[in-house]
Amino acid sequence: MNIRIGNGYDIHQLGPDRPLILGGVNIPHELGLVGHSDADVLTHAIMDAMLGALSLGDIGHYFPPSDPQWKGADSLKLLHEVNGLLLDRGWQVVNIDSVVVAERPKLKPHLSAMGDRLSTILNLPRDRVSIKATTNEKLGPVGREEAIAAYAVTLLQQT
Ligand SMILES: Nc1ccn([C@@H]2O[C@H](COP(=O)(O)O)[C@@H](O)[C@H]2O)c(=O)n1
Ligand SMILES: C[C@@]1(CO)OP(=O)(O)OP(=O)(O)OC[C@H]1O
Repeated sequence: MNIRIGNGYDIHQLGPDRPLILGGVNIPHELGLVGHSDADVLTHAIMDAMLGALSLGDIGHYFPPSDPQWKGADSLKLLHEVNGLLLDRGWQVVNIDSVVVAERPKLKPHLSAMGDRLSTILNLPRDRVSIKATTNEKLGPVGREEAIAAYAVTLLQQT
């Protein structure tokens, strides 16, 4: 078998005095995501999908939130490392599909820049990285603007 599929999910709380970084893009908003790293929930979901495809665990295993080394970490750098783990094992990403669930702000104007950044880090053709946005129809913590969540699916192939 020379293809594998993986899925990832993450959610981070919204809070004051934090940047809102999604897919490596800094998005103007009165609230940002709270976390040990930069809390880039989209990039975290994508990394977990990549690791999951090879049964390699999750990002917390490689970058423990208890380790000060990862405090404020740029999640794009972590993504580069995770991609390296795959490449070292003889696997590469074929494509990624993802969705960010956020009540606000409007993400549509920023989706293209997110895809540009992620595809560049992963050295993928731009059309292999899909990012979508949806609201949670005002339901639950995401709907109350207490959090933003993200889901990702990826396909890997052997190099
Ligand atoms: N934070 C968001 C959420 C959604 N969008 C875009 O709005 C459209 C409608 O979203 P629904 O949740 O009402 O289905 C959808 O096409 C999203 O692209 C957005 O830009 N930012
Ligand atoms: C990214 C890491 C890095 O310590 O921390 P957080 O930003 O807290 O993110 P989370 O998805 O809760 O946990 C994964 C961690 O690896």
